[in-house]
Amino acid sequence: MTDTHPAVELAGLTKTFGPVTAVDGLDLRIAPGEVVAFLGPNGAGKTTTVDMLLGLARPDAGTVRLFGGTPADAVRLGRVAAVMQTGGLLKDLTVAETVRMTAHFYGHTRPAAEVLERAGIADIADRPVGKCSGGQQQRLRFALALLPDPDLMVLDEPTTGMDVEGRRDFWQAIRADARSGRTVLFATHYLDEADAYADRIVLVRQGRVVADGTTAEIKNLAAGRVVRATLPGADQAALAALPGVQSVEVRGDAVLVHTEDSDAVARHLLTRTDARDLEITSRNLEEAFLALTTTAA
Ligand SMILES: Nc1ncnc2c1ncn2[C@@H]1O[C@H](COP(=O)(O)OP(=O)(O)OP(=O)(O)O)[C@@H](O)[C@H]1O
Repeated sequence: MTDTHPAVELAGLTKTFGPVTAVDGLDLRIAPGEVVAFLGPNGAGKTTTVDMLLGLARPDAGTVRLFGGTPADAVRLGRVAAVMQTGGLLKDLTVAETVRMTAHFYGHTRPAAEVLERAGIADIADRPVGKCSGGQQQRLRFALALLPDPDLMVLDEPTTGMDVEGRRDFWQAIRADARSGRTVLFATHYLDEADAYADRIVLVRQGRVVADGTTAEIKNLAAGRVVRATLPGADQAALAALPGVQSVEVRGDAVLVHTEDSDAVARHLLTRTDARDLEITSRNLEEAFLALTTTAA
């Protein structure tokens, strides 16, 4: 089916739980075929957003559109499927039996052998689920989600609790499958997963999108340097006006200047102010993530 609609369109999405605003006017558009990481710290609102996107929770305000229709339509038509963190597997069935049994619930599915192959678990088809590792069980959940051949696959922190090897194998299966053109949205708080497996990273904090770009663009946010100096009473406005300066932070007597031109900042501090103890460090992706997702951002 050709689509003129975005795969996902969230507009002004809002959800509160008592005094907590879990999702706060969130807007997001995902084109068909994109592999998008929804990245944020604990409590950022990722799961609440995913629940609304799948029609499992009702927004207090705003709208969810999947391929131009409601989440309920998309689920009914088998256009969206999800892999959640836990639940739903019977330990005594084998991997293949689980797939065949689940296929009965759908009217029409891809063949069991094909989804096992795509999920990278064809070789353990006869293994009882209870004997499978956490990573293998997640790949089984992925296989089940592939049965209706969905256009959009949604994964909510699917590798929580897995070891490094399990995570790698799991993502290899997802990534290989995504090459067939499926749209993938995955929530994670692992920066390295977002970096390695997504084309685009949407950073969320306190229920809002705080950065959105290709992984290269998000990495560029981290490309600058931090110039740190001891300078009581620093003139923040003067520093902020220097070329290349992204932000200026004051911590006690110290001033931290995030900049693309550390030479200009260093020159200014040393020639025009009483700054001392000057330090220049590179920002890495981890720092950019923290800068964008902590309240100081
Ligand atoms: N059913 C609920 N009742 C009350 N508060 C809730 C409920 N669900 C979520 N919250 C709160 O809403 C906020 C967002 O939670 P959410 O689970 O969506 O975040 P998250 O980004 O998925 O976090 P994590 O990475 O820890 O799973 C948190 O402050 C959480 O405590």
